[in-house]
Amino acid sequence: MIKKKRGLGEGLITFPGGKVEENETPLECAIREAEEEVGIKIINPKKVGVITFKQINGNVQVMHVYLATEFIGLSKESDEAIPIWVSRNDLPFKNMWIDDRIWLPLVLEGKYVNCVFEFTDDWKFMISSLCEFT
Ligand SMILES: COc1nc(N)nc2c1ncn2[C@H]1C[C@H](O)[C@@H](COP(=O)(O)OP(=O)(O)OP(=O)(O)O)O1
Repeated sequence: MIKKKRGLGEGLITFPGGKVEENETPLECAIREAEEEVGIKIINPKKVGVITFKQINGNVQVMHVYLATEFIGLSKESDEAIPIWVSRNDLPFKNMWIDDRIWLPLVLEGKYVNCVFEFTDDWKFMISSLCEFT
């Protein structure tokens, strides 16, 4: 995981990630962001879900979630993130995005998740959640 140093979610413990660039697939983006933010090359990331975030103002963002269990390199701090190792049995949910406590345990159980979370415009409160998984 990472402690995010700037931007949306600054100070939260979250995962390497970011916006898909032009002519880039979500998979390529996941690989690039892990390298940029913590300096590791993830191997064979597997898609484990799609999460839609909606805000009251109508803004909609889709997050593609990938899980990698192997990587090359040593994780290191960047301008954007401090890498941290956590135990999957003791996840720091209090310092994570609130939606993580709904979908992350499912992903760690091996499920594919498809969720929709609605937030206030300032991202401070989650108003509704709907999660399907297989
Ligand atoms: C709103 O709730 C969120 N929940 C969760 N679990 N994760 C979120 C939420 N909002 C954003 N994220 C994730 C998605 C990405 O992995 C990161 C980064 O998001 P974002 O693209 O907004 O942040 P930037 O650091 O500005 O991205 P760039 O690297 O493209 O600049 O957080």
